Amino acid sequence: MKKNTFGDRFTQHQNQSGPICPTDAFRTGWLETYCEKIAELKVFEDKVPNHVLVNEYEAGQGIMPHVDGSLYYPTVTTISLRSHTLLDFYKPLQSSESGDGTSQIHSTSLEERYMQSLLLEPRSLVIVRDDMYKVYLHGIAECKSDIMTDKVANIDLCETANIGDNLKRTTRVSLTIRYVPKILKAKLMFGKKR
Ligand SMILES: O=C(O)CCC(=O)C(=O)O
Ligand SMILES: [Fe+2]
Repeated sequence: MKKNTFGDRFTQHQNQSGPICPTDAFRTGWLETYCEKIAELKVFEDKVPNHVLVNEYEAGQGIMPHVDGSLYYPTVTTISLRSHTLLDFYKPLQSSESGDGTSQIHSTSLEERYMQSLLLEPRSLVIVRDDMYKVYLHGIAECKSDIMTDKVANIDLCETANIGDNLKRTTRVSLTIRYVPKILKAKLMFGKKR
């Protein structure tokens, strides 16, 4: 999977292995337009997003379940382009206090921690916020097709799929668009790993 980050009004490039999103999209203001459209939804209160992560996935590629970390405003918006994908959500590992005051992490398999998925259709925008963003893990399985089940929480809202369909993945480009408070942006620019 290729990653590219655009911050500071999209001029700062990180983790680059060559731009995977035509820089013209940035020069011509295409991306800025979409950031402004997202800002109009007031998902970042009165803020306009200032940070874009571009990921490109070949069919069969995914991303391990993870949380994005506290560097970002607790809302993330993602535009999916070209292919659909399934974004899977998982419960975090549970821990409990033992008698001696130490905490114990209960190991459970990812399969047991799986909750539900969202179908991200091509040209769609998804907004993930609050606990779904801060508490639960998200990931994309490494597979080339996805069978639609009742675990796909938004299936009734999707125009391109019904339960029982087997959707073949092709190359997908995702634009993860967020607002990063200024004070935290400096940390990102110095290459702090997320
Ligand atoms: O590509 C996506 O939709 C998710 C990407 C993601 O979770 C990340 O880069 O942290
Ligand atoms: Fe993520």
